[in-house]
Amino acid sequence: MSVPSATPLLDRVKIPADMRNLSGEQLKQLASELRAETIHAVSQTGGHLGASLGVVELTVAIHAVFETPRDRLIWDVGHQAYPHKILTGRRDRIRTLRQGGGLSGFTRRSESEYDPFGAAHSSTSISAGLGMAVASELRGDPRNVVAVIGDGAMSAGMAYEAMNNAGAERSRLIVILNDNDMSIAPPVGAMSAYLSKVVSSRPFLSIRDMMAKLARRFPAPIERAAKRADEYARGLLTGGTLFEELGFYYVGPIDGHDLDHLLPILRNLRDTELGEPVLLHVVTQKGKGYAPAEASADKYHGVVKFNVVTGEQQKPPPGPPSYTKVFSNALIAEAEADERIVAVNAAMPAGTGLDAFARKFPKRSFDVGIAEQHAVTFAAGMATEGMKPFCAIYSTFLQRGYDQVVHDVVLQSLPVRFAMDRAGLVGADGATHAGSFDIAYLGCLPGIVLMAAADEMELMHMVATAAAIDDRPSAFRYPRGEGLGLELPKRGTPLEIGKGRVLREGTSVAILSYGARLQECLKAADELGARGLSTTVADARFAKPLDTDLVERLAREHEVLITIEEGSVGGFGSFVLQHLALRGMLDHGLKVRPMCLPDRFIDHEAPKKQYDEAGLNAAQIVAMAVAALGAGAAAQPARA
Ligand SMILES: Cc1ncc(C[n+]2csc(CCOP(=O)(O)OP(=O)(O)O)c2C)c(N)n1
Ligand SMILES: CC(=O)[C@@H](O)[C@H](O)COP(=O)(O)O
Ligand SMILES: [Mg+2]
Repeated sequence: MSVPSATPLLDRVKIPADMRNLSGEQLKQLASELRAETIHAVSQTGGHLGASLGVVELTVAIHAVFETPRDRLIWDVGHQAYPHKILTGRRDRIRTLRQGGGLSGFTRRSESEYDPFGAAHSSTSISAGLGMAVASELRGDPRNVVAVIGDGAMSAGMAYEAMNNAGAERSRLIVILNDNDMSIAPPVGAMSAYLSKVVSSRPFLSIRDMMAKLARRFPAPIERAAKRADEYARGLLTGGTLFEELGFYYVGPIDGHDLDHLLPILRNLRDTELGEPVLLHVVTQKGKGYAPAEASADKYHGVVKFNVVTGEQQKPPPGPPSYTKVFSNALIAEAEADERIVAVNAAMPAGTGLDAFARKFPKRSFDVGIAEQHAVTFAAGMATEGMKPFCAIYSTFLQRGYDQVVHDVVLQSLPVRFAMDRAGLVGADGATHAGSFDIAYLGCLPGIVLMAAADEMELMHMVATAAAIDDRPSAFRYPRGEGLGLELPKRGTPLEIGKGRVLREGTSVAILSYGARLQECLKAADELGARGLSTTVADARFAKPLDTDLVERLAREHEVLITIEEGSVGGFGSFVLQHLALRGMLDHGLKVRPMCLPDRFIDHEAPKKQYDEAGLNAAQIVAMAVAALGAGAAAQPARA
């Protein structure tokens, strides 16, 4: 006898159209089943559970009321879109989430017609939604556009740029503010305080509805007056004034888990021509409906596989300290010795390791919210007053503050130190989070010092080096994950600026590594040596200023020079090639092979497999060297 399904209603919903004839009670049941399925799936895959649990009812309500995919639904960041994926034809693949060849952990255009916009970097949904709304009006094909944005994502400047424009465009756009009073950590900033005030006020749908009815029945002049009265009434009682002043019709705050409220309000918004964009403020709970998540400080924002019954995560046995931990400890050691050292992060205190710094130096640590542009220029401002700011922002998120790096920091030669964690490929978060471009996007800037740590000892020295650089900006990059397990001093030793180091001397092949591929280079050198191909291995340490003496020596003394980096085209290898070319050292037969990430995006996968795909592991270094040496070398037997 077959076991009855635990999700009988969800089993009937392949796509949202299948749920649009369900009753309110059935939709509540569907939400309950969807939550259970989300918990069960993520227990097997790991991922961003908390945010997804917070929007289960909202996801059901939006897809029940709006004609998705014709009506557009955009999820800001997209980390909360697992229920959305389950309801939109991807339930059968949800257990491939964030794995090689499987579903992305964020929304993605190429994955589904129900994902009209890719996300992962936050605060883009209102801009994209406005673009879609305006385009559909221009094409004479108006449709509903719904952008769901979190309170954390609402702390980024881009969200205000978009709302400011949307208010002016007066397009048909529905922004749903998913306010769970959480970012990754508890939220920071005045916007968070503002929303808390708003949420604590009395929801007053009845008063506002009465005003709206009054407004609709009066002739225009009076209607406008009534409308203004309505806006002020709402502003007084709920604080929606900020959004009203930006040109939005503010509705809320309402309970984002109550389908009895969500469904009629969304239907009203769908059916009412307000002549202005709408901001629906819903209050939700991150981790809702799963006790271990609700009880956790981070609401299970990002989890590994876990036991559904106990919530216990299946974390791997503790290995060597992570690069993040080493950075944090190194910065604390520097800050103990120099009170001018301050630390800035953008809503990523734990991810950057600055939570430990903040516990030690609460007055010298600044979490500015999801506001990388502001973080950079805020740090620049502090540098002008003699502070020594370390701006800890993942390589990929620093892209958000690039002009601030160029215009506010480097052009003024201000001594801001950039600690770029998650350099290179990052595994399950995939292409949106890879730290692929910082060597290229910073390496073209005059005067900045650029470093890449080959291991955790090097990282400590680079923190010390950056701390000592007071006359210009500096940046150092390091990968996601654990170090090698090296014995570490309490504090690093400043390096000689612009000088690399040679780890092995050879005569035929030179491998010049920049960053954490060094271990693969040493393995490759062993293999090449076993084939009778004497190999030098050097660690450049600096991409700027380049150790030109070292580069020229390697070029002079070897037949093949390989450079390797965990970065895109246009990075370290380019700087070496440019120098050698200008010195005429490419004119006499030197074979140079710059190994870097391929000129395409690399999808989510285990990091080792990502680097296999990128062609940057030991075997591929060996193959590159042998191919460059030509037929003679290839004849050598591989090591038994
Ligand atoms: C530009 C950018 N900076 C940082 C992050 C890292 N990040 C991912 S989710 C998140 C918190 C988002 O908070 P919120 O919008 O409130 O969503 P919730 O997780 O609460 O649902 C952060 C900071 C990011 N995705 N994009
Ligand atoms: C959704 C988001 O952008 C962050 O949660 C990110 O996934 C964190 O990455 P790490 O896990 O590398 O800290
Ligand atoms: Mg939030």
